[in-house]
Amino acid sequence: MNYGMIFIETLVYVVKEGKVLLIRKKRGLGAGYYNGIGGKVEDGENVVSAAIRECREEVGITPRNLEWMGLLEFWNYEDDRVESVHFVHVFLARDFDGTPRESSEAEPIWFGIDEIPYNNMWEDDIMWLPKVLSDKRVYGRFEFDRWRLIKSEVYEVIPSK
Ligand SMILES: Nc1[nH]c(=O)nc2c1ncn2[C@H]1C[C@H](O)[C@@H](COP(=O)(O)OP(=O)(O)OP(=O)(O)O)O1
Repeated sequence: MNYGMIFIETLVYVVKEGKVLLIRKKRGLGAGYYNGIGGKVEDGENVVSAAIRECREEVGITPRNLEWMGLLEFWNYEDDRVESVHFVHVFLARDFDGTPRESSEAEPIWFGIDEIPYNNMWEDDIMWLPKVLSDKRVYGRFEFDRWRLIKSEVYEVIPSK
């Protein structure tokens, strides 16, 4: 396994007035799915600045006070070989500046917390996103075979005193 297969990524869920802002991704991995806002951390960036940059690029908003809500690992296999590994830092934002707008990458849509379209999202989301949206921190590890979910583990992270 070499460095080229390992990606550090971000996902931001903006929650306001009982609704969550999702994007319908227009291109790349997961195109057509609804997801949080995010992408890859670039060289010279830290995870929080990458999360903020992705919100600006994808939907034109700047989140305030990102709360770190957990870490997800996505291991994708092809014929028993690791194709890529994604370490994804998940954040909640309860406020933001700007007005969500569509971009070439994403269409922003607000959903009621009880109306999240899990059937049109990554298969793992239903296993951890409800916990995050009820303010629990999570660690999850998921294995995929050609991006079809084959194994999952999800834990709630209890803060140490
Ligand atoms: N199984 C999964 N469940 C989930 O909820 N989000 C996933 C996921 N697998 C990947 N993602 C998210 C994490 C991250 O925010 C995003 C990465 O997508 P991309 O590789 O398209 O990143 P970028 O938008 O940075 O693409 P580039 O513009 O090519 O850099 O997809």
